Amino acid sequence: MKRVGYWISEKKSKKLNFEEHRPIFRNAGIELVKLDLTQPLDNQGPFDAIVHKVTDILAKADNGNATSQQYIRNIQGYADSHPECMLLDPLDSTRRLLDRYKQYQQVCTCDLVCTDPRVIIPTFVELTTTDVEQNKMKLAEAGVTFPIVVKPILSHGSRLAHEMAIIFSKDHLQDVEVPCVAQSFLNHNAILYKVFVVGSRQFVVQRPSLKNLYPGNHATIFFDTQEVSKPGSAHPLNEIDAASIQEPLVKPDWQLLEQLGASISRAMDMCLIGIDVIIDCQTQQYAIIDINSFPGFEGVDDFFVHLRDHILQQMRTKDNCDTTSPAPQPAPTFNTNTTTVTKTAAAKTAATNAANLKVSQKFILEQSRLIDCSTDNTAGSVSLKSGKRSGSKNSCGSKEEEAAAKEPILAQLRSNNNLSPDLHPH
Ligand SMILES: O=P(O)(O)O[C@H]1[C@H](O)[C@@H](OP(=O)(O)O)[C@H](OP(=O)(O)O)[C@@H](OP(=O)(O)O)[C@H]1O
Ligand SMILES: Nc1ncnc2c1ncn2[C@@H]1O[C@H](COP(=O)(O)OP(=O)(O)O)[C@@H](O)[C@H]1O
Repeated sequence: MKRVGYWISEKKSKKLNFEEHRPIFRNAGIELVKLDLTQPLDNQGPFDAIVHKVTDILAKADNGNATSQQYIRNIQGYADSHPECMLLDPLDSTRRLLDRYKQYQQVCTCDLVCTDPRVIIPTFVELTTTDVEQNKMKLAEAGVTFPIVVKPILSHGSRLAHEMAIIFSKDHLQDVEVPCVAQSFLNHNAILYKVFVVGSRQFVVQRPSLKNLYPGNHATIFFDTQEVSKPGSAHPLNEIDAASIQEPLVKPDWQLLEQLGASISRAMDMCLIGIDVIIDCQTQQYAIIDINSFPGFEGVDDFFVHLRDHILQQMRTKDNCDTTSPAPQPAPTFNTNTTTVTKTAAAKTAATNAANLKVSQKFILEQSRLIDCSTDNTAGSVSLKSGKRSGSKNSCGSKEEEAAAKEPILAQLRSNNNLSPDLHPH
C-alpha cells in the first residue's frame, strides 16, 4: 500500500466531499492519511506523496504568524529530508502565486506566452506609492491603459486580497491602494474560462465575468472578486447588455486553452492549478489574468479519479516502471447533464491524445454555449451579422436584424451567469 498524506482546510474538504472519495484511492492501493500539521510529519509517515492546499497558511506564515510558520516548517522539513516523497505542489511554487506581481512575472516566462502571439498577459505594473504623479508616469511607461484593474499584491490569505478597483481615467488615480498590481482592463464579453490542470490533463469551464467597460470620467468601481466570477454570480458588474457585446464573437480554441494549461503548469512547476483566461474582444488574444493553487475544480467530473491517476503516474515514473507500457488513458468524459463546457484530453501518448482531442473537440463544438453560426468546425471568429465566419461577403444584416440576432447571445450570456453550483456535483 502506498501512503499519501494530505492537508486541505475543513471547509474545502467538505466542499469537495473529500472523505467520500477515499475508496477511489484505496481501491488503487493508496492509503490517504490526513496530516496533523501541529506535529512533525516524520512521526506520521512514511509518505510517498503529499497533496495540499496551504495557500492561506503560507500567507499567514509569510506575514509572521509563528504557528503557521511551524506548520510550513513541518511540511518543508519532511519534503527536504525525504526526496522520495513528492510534494504536490512544491511550496516555493505555491508561495510565488501569493504575490500577484511575482506570479505575473513568472507567467511571462511561460513558453506559450513567449512564442505564441495569441497568448498574452494583460500589461501590468507594480505600484508601491500613492503618489498620483509617479503612478501616472509608471502606468504610461509600462503601457498600461485605462480602464485599469487594481489588484492587491497579496492574492490570498485575507478578504482584502479580493478587494479590487476599476479606475477609468488618470483623474481618479487617487483611488489606488498600495501595494498593488495595476493591469489594463481588457473587454471580454463577460466570459471567463477556467483552465483546470490535474497533472497532464486539462479541463475548461466557462464562468461569468466582468462586463465590457470603457475609459472615461467615471467614478471608480470597487468590487469583491468573490462575487463576480463564481458559477452562480449575478452581480451588476456581470450584467452585460446586448448593445455592449463586442463582435466578432470568438469560439474558444479548446486546443489552445489546453496547451496553455500545460504550458503554465510547466512554467509554474505546479500540477494542481486553475488558470483564469479571458479572450480580448479587440485582438482575440487569450489573456491570462490569474492562477490559483488547488482551486475548487467545480465542473470537472471525476476530479478525484484524475487526481489518483496523476499520483499513480508520478509514482510509476519515480519508480522507473513506466518506460515500456504506458497506462491506458480513459476516454474523454463530458458533463453532458450540465451547461458547463468541460474538456478532457489525455496527454499520455500522442496517438491517444490526438484521438481524444478529435472526439472532445467535436463534442465541445456541438455543445458550445456560444452561438455557433459557422458550419466550419475549426475555432475562429463568427460574425452575428452574416452567420458566417468573420469577413464573409454574405454579411448584410440590417440594424434590427443585428439586434434580434444578438438576443440569443445575450440569453446565453445571461444563462452563463445563472450557472448553479448544484449542477456540478462531485
Ligand atoms: O482566491 P482566488 O485567486 O480567486 O482563487 C480561488 C481560491 O483558490 C479558492 O479556494 P479557497 O476557498 O480554498 O481559497 C477556490 O475556491 P474553492 O476551492 O473554495 O472552490 C477558487 O476556485 P474556483 O472557484 O474553482 O475558481 C479559486 O478561484
Ligand atoms: N485584466 C483584466 N481585464 C478584464 N477583467 C479582469 C482583468 N483582471 C481581472 N478581471 C476580472 O476580475 C475578476 C477577478 O480578478 P482576479 O485577478 O482573478 O482576482 P482573484 O484572484 O481575487 O480571483 C476576474 O474574474 C475577471 O472578471
